[in-house]
Amino acid sequence: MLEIPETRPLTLSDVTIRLAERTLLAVSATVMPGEVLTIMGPSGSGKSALLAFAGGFLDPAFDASGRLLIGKEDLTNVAANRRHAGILFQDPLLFPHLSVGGNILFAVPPSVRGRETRHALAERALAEVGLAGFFDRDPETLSGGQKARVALQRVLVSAPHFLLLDEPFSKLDTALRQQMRELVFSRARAAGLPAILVTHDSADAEAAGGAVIEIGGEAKP
Ligand SMILES: Nc1ncnc2c1ncn2[C@@H]1O[C@H](COP(=O)(O)OP(=O)(O)OP(=O)(O)O)[C@@H](O)[C@H]1O
Repeated sequence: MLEIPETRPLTLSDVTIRLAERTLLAVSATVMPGEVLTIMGPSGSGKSALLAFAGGFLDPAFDASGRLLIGKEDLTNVAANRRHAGILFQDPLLFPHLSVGGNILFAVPPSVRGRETRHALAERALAEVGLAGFFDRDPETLSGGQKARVALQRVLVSAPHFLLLDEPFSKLDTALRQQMRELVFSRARAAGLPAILVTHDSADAEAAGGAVIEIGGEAKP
């Protein structure tokens, strides 16, 4: 198993996001380690903006207030690259100029020392998701499901403190979608990572098993 050191709750405290004077959303929630908070709502309601706020890369066109905490640590004004957020988008966004293994190695923290140790960690990460032997492959030669698994492992080897999932299953077909949901949520649970999931699909929310916030609506237990 990969070493994931942090297991602290993630808190959105009175987070309000506005665009051109209009309030898009206002959210307060605490996500416990291993839990998934699902955010649903119509297109344009600000779901991706909320994840961008949490990741520290909200476009300056938006006006945000409120706080983001991991445990007691206030991340609100911490730079994106120091938040230890693990982010998955719709697209796996693998680096095309690196091999599959190179994509994983890229994310292994510098604190993991030694070429062989780093290499072994990347090999193990691939094997964990059924991709043993894929290290030297060009990412372009992988299927959509294989790319999605590489993207997940690239996030997990980076030892994130929390996960931000922006419709990560929406480009997969039904069977793969089911598999990836199980994989992502079980890995998040095993690692004790709090996660925020944005989706349009209520089956994703059901599989996530945690609280659901409908933007503009009430939180459901
Ligand atoms: N950089 C930007 N500058 C100005 N407006 C933006 C910018 N990015 C997004 N918007 C607008 O902000 C609103 C919220 O966008 P956001 O992408 O967060 O919505 P969403 O709920 O994630 O939508 P979808 O479900 O379609 O992905 C939308 O009206 C969008 O057009």
